[in-house]
Amino acid sequence: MGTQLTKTVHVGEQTLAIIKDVNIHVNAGEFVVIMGKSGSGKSTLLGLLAALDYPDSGSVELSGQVLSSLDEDALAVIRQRDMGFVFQSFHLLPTLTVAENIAFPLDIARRPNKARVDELIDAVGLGHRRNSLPNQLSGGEQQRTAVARALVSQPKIVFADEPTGNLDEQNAAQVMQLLLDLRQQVGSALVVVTHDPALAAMADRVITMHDGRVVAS
Ligand SMILES: Nc1ncnc2c1ncn2[C@@H]1O[C@H](COP(=O)(O)OP(=O)(O)OP(=O)(O)O)[C@@H](O)[C@H]1O
Repeated sequence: MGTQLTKTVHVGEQTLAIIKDVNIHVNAGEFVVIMGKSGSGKSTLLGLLAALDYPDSGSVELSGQVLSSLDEDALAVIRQRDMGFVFQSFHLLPTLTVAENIAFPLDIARRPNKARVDELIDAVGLGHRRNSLPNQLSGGEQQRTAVARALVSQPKIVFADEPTGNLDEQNAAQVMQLLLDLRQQVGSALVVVTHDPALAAMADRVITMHDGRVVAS
């Protein structure tokens, strides 16, 4: 999905290459983990693949469509329709309830589907919390809400950046299992940046980054 990707940043007068000629292909339904030391470029690469950021050169494709040549409006539609996101710090909308947060991607796409939202609330075990606001939830409950939201529109691919990084071991295991189970039901591919070896052990493939390059796949 990413071909010959490079990304540079400017720090003072210096130009630093932080992604260097990375090629990465993710098959439909595949679960790929990206590992590597802090600062090796994992989050930057995820941002490029998820079209949250533009590469300096190279291209990103999703199902044959070249994303890196699209403008921001067109990308917003693709992110909404074909992608799901889970972040380390949950990123729920603070004024919306659990049910409203999960429904949000369908609502902005004008595709309300109450039955689908209810199904997911039950699947992540938050039936009793459906009308709670994010600040009334534990970290694990917030991340389970984020997992349901990421899968609600049955995306082609889900991107997760350290999804268990703010959770204790038990909550981390529960959130990850839900993410894996739900994406298997939907058939989405899953790309996860993590430092967690337990998670890497469950992946179809592990990509290791070092200093902006893929060093092992
Ligand atoms: N906007 C920016 N300006 C300057 N440097 C940046 C910028 N974004 C990223 N970097 C640098 O690029 C490198 C890669 O960053 P990135 O966040 O992708 O690494 P990472 O592997 O995800 O690290 P971590 O595991 O700590 O989250 C780091 O050295 C970082 O400091």
